[in-house]
Amino acid sequence: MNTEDVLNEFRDAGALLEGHFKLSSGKHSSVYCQCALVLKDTWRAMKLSAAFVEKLKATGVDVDMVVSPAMGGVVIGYEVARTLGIPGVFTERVEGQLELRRGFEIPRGAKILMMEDIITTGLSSRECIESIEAAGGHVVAAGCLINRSGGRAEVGVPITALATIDAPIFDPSEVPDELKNIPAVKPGSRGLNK
Ligand SMILES: O=P(O)(O)OC[C@H]1O[C@H](OP(=O)(O)OP(=O)(O)O)[C@H](O)[C@@H]1O
Ligand SMILES: O=C(O)c1cc(=O)[nH]c(=O)[nH]1
Ligand SMILES: [Mg+2]
Repeated sequence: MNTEDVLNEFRDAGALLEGHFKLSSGKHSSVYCQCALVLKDTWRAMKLSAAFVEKLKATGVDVDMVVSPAMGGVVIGYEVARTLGIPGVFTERVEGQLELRRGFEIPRGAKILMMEDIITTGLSSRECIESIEAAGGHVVAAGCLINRSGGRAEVGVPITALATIDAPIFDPSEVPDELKNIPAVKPGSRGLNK
């Protein structure tokens, strides 16, 4: 699948949103990729994961386990792990910090794929990688469905993205007037319980 094929799956699922969004990083954007709406269509989840795994395998990387940050990473992480035939677990926020819970364990030195739905600034990916390393895993690769940083986000390991796009983001103080006129919505869950 090329980038346009991936974006068409998002469009067909009504998941490529336009408006005024406050992102997880605190940045603002006029575009939001709502992965949950794509992945609710189980056939799309299978198709996108299969294409991702093909791309990941082409990099030659070998992984023992997939770890994803909740919420956005859970479904895609599970589906990618299922496609690879390896365990898939997730980290979740406890007082703001990503942690392994529910009895999930990472065997010491296991080679881990950190799997996200979206990478914008890479902040959540870096936090998840830190939590995996703290739990004894060795993160050898990062993956996502859409890297919307234009490929500029850095997470400390190579990133395999099914699609890479360059979707503009703005600091809160630099939001353009046409966006300011639209009330901002925050679809993601970071900070919801604070
Ligand atoms: O690269 P970044 O700048 O970190 O942005 C991308 C992150 O933002 C979203 O998660 P969010 O924190 O909104 O919560 P969610 O996964 O619960 O939707 C998305 O699922 C990624 O985890
Ligand atoms: O940066 C984010 O928070 C973000 C952007 C996006 O397009 N989709 C998403 O789920 N999160
Ligand atoms: Mg997330």
